[in-house]
Amino acid sequence: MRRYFVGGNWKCNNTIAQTQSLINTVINKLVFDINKVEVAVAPIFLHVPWVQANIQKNVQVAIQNSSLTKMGAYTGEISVEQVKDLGIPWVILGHSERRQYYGETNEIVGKKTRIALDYQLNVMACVGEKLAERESGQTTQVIQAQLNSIKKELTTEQWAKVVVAYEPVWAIGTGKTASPEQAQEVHAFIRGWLKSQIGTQAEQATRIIYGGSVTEKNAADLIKQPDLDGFLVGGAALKPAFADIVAAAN
Ligand SMILES: O=C(COP(=O)(O)O)NO
Repeated sequence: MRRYFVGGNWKCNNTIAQTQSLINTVINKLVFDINKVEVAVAPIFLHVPWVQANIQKNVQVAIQNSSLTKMGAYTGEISVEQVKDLGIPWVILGHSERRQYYGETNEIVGKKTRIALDYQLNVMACVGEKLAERESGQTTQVIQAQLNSIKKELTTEQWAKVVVAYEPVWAIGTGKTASPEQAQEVHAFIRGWLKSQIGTQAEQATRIIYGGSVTEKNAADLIKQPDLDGFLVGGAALKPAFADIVAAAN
């Protein structure tokens, strides 16, 4: 039985006071069984040390993306050694906003995923199609290409530290959540891809989580889907509603 996984992607939100309030009034009040569900939240880089020092120990800290370069003359970047040095266990990679606004290609996402795993980080690897790709029937081809770019870089064993996040771009921040059936269809495709491309162990053990306008109102129906193992939550992760979403997976 796969343990559920609920991630909170705080994106580029919050002043330090808002982060402190969110941690103190929502995150540190979460009660869940760590044997049933794993929870990680991803503040902006600047807030990570404060969050690490003040968050309840049942909730893990993730970073959002970053270039994960080596240390050195890379002005403005953050290196994977520095992430490791702070003991941060998770990184979100391949998010559609990085692909859309910062030109992150499938190949870049694949290479970043390998770098993160080579340094024993755990990776939430995001995949998902745009509305036009869905409407033209290209959803599975798009997802397959995104997954293949990661496969190219990883050993079979490294998949044990990967959570796949299916985030249809048309559902992110729009309020247009995929229906449970739509989500299950793509999750089942990803599960089948894991079986045929990586192997039975990855098929059975890899968590495939859904992201895209998850709220306290739709989480319970989504989590009932057999190949849906949790969520990667954006807007609702910044609100008390996050507690209800975690509860749906607990
Ligand atoms: O981008 C998202 C989802 O964002 P929303 O929940 O706001 O749609 N997760 O990484």
